[in-house]
Amino acid sequence: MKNYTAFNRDEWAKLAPKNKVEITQEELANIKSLGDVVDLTDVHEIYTTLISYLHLVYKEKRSGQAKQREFLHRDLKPAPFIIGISGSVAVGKSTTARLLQLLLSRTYPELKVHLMTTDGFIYPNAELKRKNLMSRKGFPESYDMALLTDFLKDVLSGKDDIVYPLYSQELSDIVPGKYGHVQNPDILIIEGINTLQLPRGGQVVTSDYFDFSLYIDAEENIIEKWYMQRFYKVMDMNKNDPDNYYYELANAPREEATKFAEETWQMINLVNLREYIAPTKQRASLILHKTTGHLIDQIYLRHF
Ligand SMILES: Nc1ncnc2c1ncn2[C@@H]1O[C@H](COP(=O)(O)OP(=O)(O)O)[C@@H](O)[C@H]1O
Ligand SMILES: CC(C)(COP(=O)(O)O)[C@@H](O)C(=O)NCCC(=O)O
Repeated sequence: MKNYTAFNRDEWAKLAPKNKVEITQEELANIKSLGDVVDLTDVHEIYTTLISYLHLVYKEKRSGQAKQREFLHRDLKPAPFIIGISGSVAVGKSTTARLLQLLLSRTYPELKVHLMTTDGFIYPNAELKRKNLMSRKGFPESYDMALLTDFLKDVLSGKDDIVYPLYSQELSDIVPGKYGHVQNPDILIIEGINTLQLPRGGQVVTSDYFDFSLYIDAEENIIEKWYMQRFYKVMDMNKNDPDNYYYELANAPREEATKFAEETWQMINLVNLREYIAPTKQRASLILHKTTGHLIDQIYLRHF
């Protein structure tokens, strides 16, 4: 990894600006995914430096856009700054994304920061069944990548209200008739396992549109534990809802659910991680490496 500069926690924390953003443990409790507590020390030792660096890159882009407008004598609308977040299923992408959104909006209140996930671009289950792709959910072919790249082009072209489909982990499907809206943000954070993937069949690469990208990394066996813990939590939360995807499993003997989740991890998410997600790591602008307890122990910043 010659093109990355490595930092341990202390080295990275030392780069933080003097005036640190204030945030309470309650606010942190609101952004966690499912009852886990995000450590406040991570905010001080990791995220303060990270958002300060992101703001620097953001300002550079804005200044470049202003110079381009001046040179071209064209009043072009400044395109949003796009941050892509990638990494395995259950590595903590959405938790990190929510934390970044909160901290960026708090530190730079003049910035409108929108957060979304690429899960909404997975084909609905009915379509996956038609295509015989139900056991390939999350793999490149299960996403409508053309729709995703068209969506990103719309975002960058400055359209006022752009809709996108929403996915529910509890339904394990696209939510029918429900959409998210992107309305001229300054910064768009987009997280998903496929954000740094290369296209199949000559489509545009989504990361061509990113101004900055993050890959969240951890050892496979640790991610598997996070996956299992989240699985049990989502299942238990839905054990009284007969319409829910997890209902039958939640009310079956525990070993059945465990077997199902372990198989899903081994046969789907781990295979996907090895074949399609981990190979994109070296394309990220920054790699956050986590260890047990979601503790970030290494940061790698790409310098070429
Ligand atoms: N920094 C963190 N501290 C504690 N728990 C976390 C942290 N990041 C993620 N988690 C937990 O790990 C699991 C996976 O995280 P999530 O953000 O849902 O992953 P992803 O979006 O990558 O699938 C969830 O149960 C989440 O609450
Ligand atoms: C929708 C996903 C591909 C994306 O996962 P995420 O990274 O958002 O956790 C994943 O949650 C998924 O459904 N994987 C398929 C196998 C499974 O049910 O875990």
